[in-house]
Amino acid sequence: MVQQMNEASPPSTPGKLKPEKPHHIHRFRIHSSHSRLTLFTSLFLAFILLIFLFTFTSPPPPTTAPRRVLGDSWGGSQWERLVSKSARRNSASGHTVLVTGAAGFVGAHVSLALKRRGDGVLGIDNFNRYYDPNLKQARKKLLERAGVFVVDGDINDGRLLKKLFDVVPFTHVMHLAAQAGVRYAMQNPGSYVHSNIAGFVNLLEACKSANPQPAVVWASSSSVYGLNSKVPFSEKDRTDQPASLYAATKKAGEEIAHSYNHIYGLSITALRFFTVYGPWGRPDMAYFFFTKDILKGKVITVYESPDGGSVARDFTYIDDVVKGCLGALDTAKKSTGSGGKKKGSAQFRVFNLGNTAPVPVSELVAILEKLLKVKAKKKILPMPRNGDVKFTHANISLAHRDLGYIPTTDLETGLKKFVKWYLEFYSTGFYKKGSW
Ligand SMILES: O=C(O)[C@H]1O[C@H](OP(=O)(O)OP(=O)(O)OC[C@H]2O[C@@H](n3ccc(=O)[nH]c3=O)[C@H](O)[C@@H]2O)[C@H](O)[C@@H](O)[C@H]1O
Repeated sequence: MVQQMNEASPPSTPGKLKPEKPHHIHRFRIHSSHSRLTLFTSLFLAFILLIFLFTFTSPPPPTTAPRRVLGDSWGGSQWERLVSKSARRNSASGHTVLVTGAAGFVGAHVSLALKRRGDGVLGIDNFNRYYDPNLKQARKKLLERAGVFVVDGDINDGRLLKKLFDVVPFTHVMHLAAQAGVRYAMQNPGSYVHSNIAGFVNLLEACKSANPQPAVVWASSSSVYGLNSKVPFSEKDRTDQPASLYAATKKAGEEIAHSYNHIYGLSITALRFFTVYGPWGRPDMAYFFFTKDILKGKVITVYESPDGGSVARDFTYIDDVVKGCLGALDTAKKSTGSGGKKKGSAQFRVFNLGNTAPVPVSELVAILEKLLKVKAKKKILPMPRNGDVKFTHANISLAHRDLGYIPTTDLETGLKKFVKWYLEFYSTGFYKKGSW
């Protein structure tokens, strides 16, 4: 999958090295013990050189593990100035928000929306290679232009988080950094544990120790409903039957969040996102790679349920989700603890953020064909047992009541905006020229 995401990178150019001619070997003679010693020394040095080159020039593996071992890319007075400036709010009533995963899809949109209305925003992102890092860099550029600085770092780096909380008294943390994707969990389970569990705990540790403690709003997932068949999915429904490791780590996150709320008085709100899509989206999601493959004339695989019925999703447009995120931040009550000690009970909430209008995947493909004016080459296959669920459908009455959440974008309208962005970003050379 990662290779597929990185198709934009230029291919390597093999064939430039000429093979050595075998007759060189026959001409080579060892005449003395001195020359034998020289030969062994040279071979040993060449071996060390090869190990050095291999260690420091091979690309990092497709994982969310921290990439830096030789030193930190953060710190220093200039860096602290950038951090403080980015986190400075422009309105007296605004929040001061740390957005994790700020160079990600939802993270970039939420950061821009907060900045636009005058909140102070600081981003953090580890720029991992799960999908095309150039897209993340492009989002970062967009944020920089809006005045949002994105720290290049991992939420597993406790020293970095402590430093950020020392420099800025964040009132809120919008935690969107995660290892996403339902099916990739079978290929790289460790990356889900690293980001969604270890990273989350590390972040909550930093939040509980911070003074003041921030209120935390974070991205859970519709996937926690797993095999739940009662529709629409309500926050009260059972979530103890995850169908993927991704879902299990998000569910674990909800339980972990509860324990930090209970022990330390952290105010925590989980938002269960339902298949969020839109401009600047994630290339690992079906609507995104269907668009790419349809345009290339490649066959797309459309899943149907094992009984031959359609698979459907409550596709939710990014602008609607952003409004839900801002609503959650604005209604979050303060944490009650300080110095790592709870002073009283704190707010703990869970909300669905869906569109509450599921659409079959076959319909998604039909809309894309219409917008792209290209007939898709489809292969219909039964849904593999790799973590997918047949159907998602959000009951959003709680989010409507408490956050004022009302989704307003239907799938066709949202995909139209996505396709417009996609064509501008990739087809017109916008992406290739790096003009972002
Ligand atoms: O709501 C969530 O919590 C999750 O939403 C998203 O997961 P999903 O809803 O599974 O989205 P996505 O992969 O786009 O597949 C969409 C549909 O296309 C079908 N699908 C998929 C691939 C394929 O080749 N063919 C196909 O038919 C497939 O069967 C499915 O019905 C996020 O990726 C995830 O990170 C998480 O946030």
